[in-house]
Amino acid sequence: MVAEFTLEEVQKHNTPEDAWVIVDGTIYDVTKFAKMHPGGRQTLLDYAGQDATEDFFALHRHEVLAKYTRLVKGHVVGFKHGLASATEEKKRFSAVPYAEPSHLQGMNSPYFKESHIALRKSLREWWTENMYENAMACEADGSAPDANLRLKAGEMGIHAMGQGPGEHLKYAKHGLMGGVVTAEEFDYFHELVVQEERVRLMCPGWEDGMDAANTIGVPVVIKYGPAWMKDEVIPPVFRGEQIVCLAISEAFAGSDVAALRTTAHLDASGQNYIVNGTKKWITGGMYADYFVTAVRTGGAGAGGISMLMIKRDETVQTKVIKSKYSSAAGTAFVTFEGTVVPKRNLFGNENKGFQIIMSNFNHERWMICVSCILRARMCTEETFKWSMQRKVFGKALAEQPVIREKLAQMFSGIEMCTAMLYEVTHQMNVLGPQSAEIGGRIALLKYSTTRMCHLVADNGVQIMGGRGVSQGGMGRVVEAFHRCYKIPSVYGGSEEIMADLAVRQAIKAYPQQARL
Ligand code: HEM
Repeated sequence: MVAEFTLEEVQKHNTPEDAWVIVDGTIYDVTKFAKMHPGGRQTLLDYAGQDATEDFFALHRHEVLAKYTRLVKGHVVGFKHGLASATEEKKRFSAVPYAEPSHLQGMNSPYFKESHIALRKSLREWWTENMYENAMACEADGSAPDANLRLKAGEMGIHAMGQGPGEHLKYAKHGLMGGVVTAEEFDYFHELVVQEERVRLMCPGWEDGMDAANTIGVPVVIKYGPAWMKDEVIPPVFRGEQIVCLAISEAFAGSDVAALRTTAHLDASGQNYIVNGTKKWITGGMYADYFVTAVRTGGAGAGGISMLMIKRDETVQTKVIKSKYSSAAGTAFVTFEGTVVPKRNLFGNENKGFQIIMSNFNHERWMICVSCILRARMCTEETFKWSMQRKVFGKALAEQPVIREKLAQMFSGIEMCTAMLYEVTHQMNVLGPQSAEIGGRIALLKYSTTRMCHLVADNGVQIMGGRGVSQGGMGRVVEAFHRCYKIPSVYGGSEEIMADLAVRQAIKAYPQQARL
């Protein structure tokens, strides 16, 4: 039973030797804590014996309260709390306008059925309960995500669902989120939900380190791997025991994939390839057991490229690349020195790897868009909340027309990209993700998404002010988004390449007879 005190009783604890403060109806004894208070001892003691709710929320995220439950003395008699605990709040669908897509805020959608919403609900609860603490800790210090959590995610079928619909879901032995959705009904909107809920903690480095490598590496195994490889590699990956990364870019070749230099030549027996070369910016490469690697087996250009499955051994070295986001991502520089790879590890035919790389890109780019739009939505929600609660010149920021215009740009940006994303996802359900017809549309989606993220991140920081550029505290989400939003505009095909690809495809499909 929690103790209850009247306001008059609290007011008596108003000295440095005996200081209580009220926040949202809960009474905190801050006598000992005051000297450790990051905002200063006197700042806190100035509120001894008083209700500090309004000023507290102007300066702290409400998560702070969850960390300091040890200071709780009791509650104010008859007070109705305005806030759920920070953890409970994270599990719920937000009622803040535009913080969720419209179908989660009472509007109709032709795309989402009950199973999509039930899946989202269970994933949101699961990630919050299991992953939040590890994500926050690793994101801050750059350490590897807890491998046990990857196993736990495996038990829920999360790694399998991250590969979208298909036969491979049979490898998820314990079902999908304990049976919330069946393999038969699982479609690309279910996968969209999985990819969105995966990145809601706004710990981009940790999120990539936890599962992004598999999400882009395993599709090649599913689509082009021989039967033995599927049976050997997919089950441990889906259980969360092993990681497959995608190793394409090099210091010598980024968007110009055809320029890559890593070589693979058959040895004298004709049974093994010998691989030599380097790969750069390989997501999750630090943790990978397998590298789905683009190699040069033939002459110059796109026609000389093959794809090989390379198992890590002592001839494969990985070194962490420090980038804008946390090293928890495990982004690696990879070196192959005389690595022996059995010929049966070849995907498809020799010198036909370029087509595999290109067809794999559709799904990867779509997935990048899903996570970017979701993060932009979170940045917008945070900025909107701040605009409503932060008072400057005697009124809330949102009362300033200039701020409202920036918010309008953010709302419309995320809604436009979401609408485009849903249209593309619907086409993926109908035509399949690899279909050439939607390649141009996915490229346009990626181009629009990363441009929109630029606008949202910029407006978010302008509105959050100093907090938008300080790590941790009130601006945590906006700062993390602003620090990392640029990365996806480079990987998976740069903005310029996306724009060019989309227009070239449109030109290709242009009817010869069309005239003004
Ligand atoms: C239960 C009571 C309180 C606790 C547990 C607490 C805890 C904290 C913590 C952990 C921080 C670090 C920044 C963050 O994580 O957000 C902080 C910062 C701060 N706190 Fe408190 N605080 C309390 C009450 C207050 C009150 C009543 C005030 C006065 C209005 C206050 C003023 C500040 C200020 C000015 C900062 C620095 C904010 C910044 O750098 O932007 N705190 N507090």
